[in-house]
Amino acid sequence: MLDTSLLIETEQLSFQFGPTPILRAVSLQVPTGSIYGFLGPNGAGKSTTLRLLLGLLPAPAGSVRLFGHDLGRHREALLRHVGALIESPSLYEHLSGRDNLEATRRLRGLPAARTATVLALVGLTADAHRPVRQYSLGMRQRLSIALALLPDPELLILDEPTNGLDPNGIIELRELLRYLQREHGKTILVSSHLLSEVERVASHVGVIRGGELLFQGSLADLQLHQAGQAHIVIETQDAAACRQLLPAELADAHVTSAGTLQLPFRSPERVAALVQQLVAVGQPLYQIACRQPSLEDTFLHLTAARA
Ligand SMILES: Nc1ncnc2c1ncn2[C@@H]1O[C@H](COP(=O)(O)OP(=O)(O)OP(=O)(O)O)[C@@H](O)[C@H]1O
Repeated sequence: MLDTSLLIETEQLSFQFGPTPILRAVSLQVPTGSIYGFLGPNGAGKSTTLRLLLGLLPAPAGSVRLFGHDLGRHREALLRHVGALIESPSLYEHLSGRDNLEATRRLRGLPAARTATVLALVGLTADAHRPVRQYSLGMRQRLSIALALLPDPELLILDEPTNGLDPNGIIELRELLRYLQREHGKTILVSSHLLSEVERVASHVGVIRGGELLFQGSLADLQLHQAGQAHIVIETQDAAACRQLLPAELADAHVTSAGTLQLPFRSPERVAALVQQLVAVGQPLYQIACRQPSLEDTFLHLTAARA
């Protein structure tokens, strides 16, 4: 069934380079209007997936739908609505930022006004006259995004756009993506190997490792997944003795050191009951804490799970 709320939808996308499987049945779902963070360690298959979405690799097994239509059948028409930054585009170093854009704009027969529009969008108007060789890496990235924005695409696909940027450049890029989504209604698929780079800007995330999609959902879903991993840590005198005295209550507890027990957090009521029971059997409680893994921990846990 056609789901128009999804701007990108792949079904069981598989791909191999020669005999080596690179992607295994990846079913990506990128909602219209989202910023989708596509996360995974180096070699996970992110670039390969993005290339397949752009028809840059031979037809894979499985299907790719963009804007609800099959990419294989309507490639040219669909890609007119997509702007992509897959590898750093070759910029003409001796030309100004504006002239770099003009060269591409003319080649593609786009309206003259687009150049000034995209320069303003990426915040390069004031530097438009300077030769690109004087640009910082962050400015080059923004110019590259301006090139991708020239045809006013509804979908932007950016492969690791923060690579090599300094913290300031990363913040600028994040703000640009947010602005493009909020004010211009773009859907943005952005890949990264660092959760921290996308978690503040993404509404949705997909986590890939070894060519398999391990998690996909809204950032809120990931946070929920994270909440499910909270645990409590109890510092006492003799952890093993506690387990023996309360075998049912501490059935899912691990003795992590002579005086430490760790168990999954279920509810505040359970914590309160446990405290009472430990005291009732005469065990001293030195400390009790609830530990919530960070989103980064959750991401690392996910991506390390099948190492
Ligand atoms: N042209 C190719 N021929 C053979 N294997 C390839 C080719 N391109 C990529 N691969 C392999 O495919 C796997 C996935 O690579 P891909 O570039 O998609 O990963 P990635 O998640 O984008 O990682 P990175 O962040 O390092 O680019 C890797 O094991 C890589 O070695």
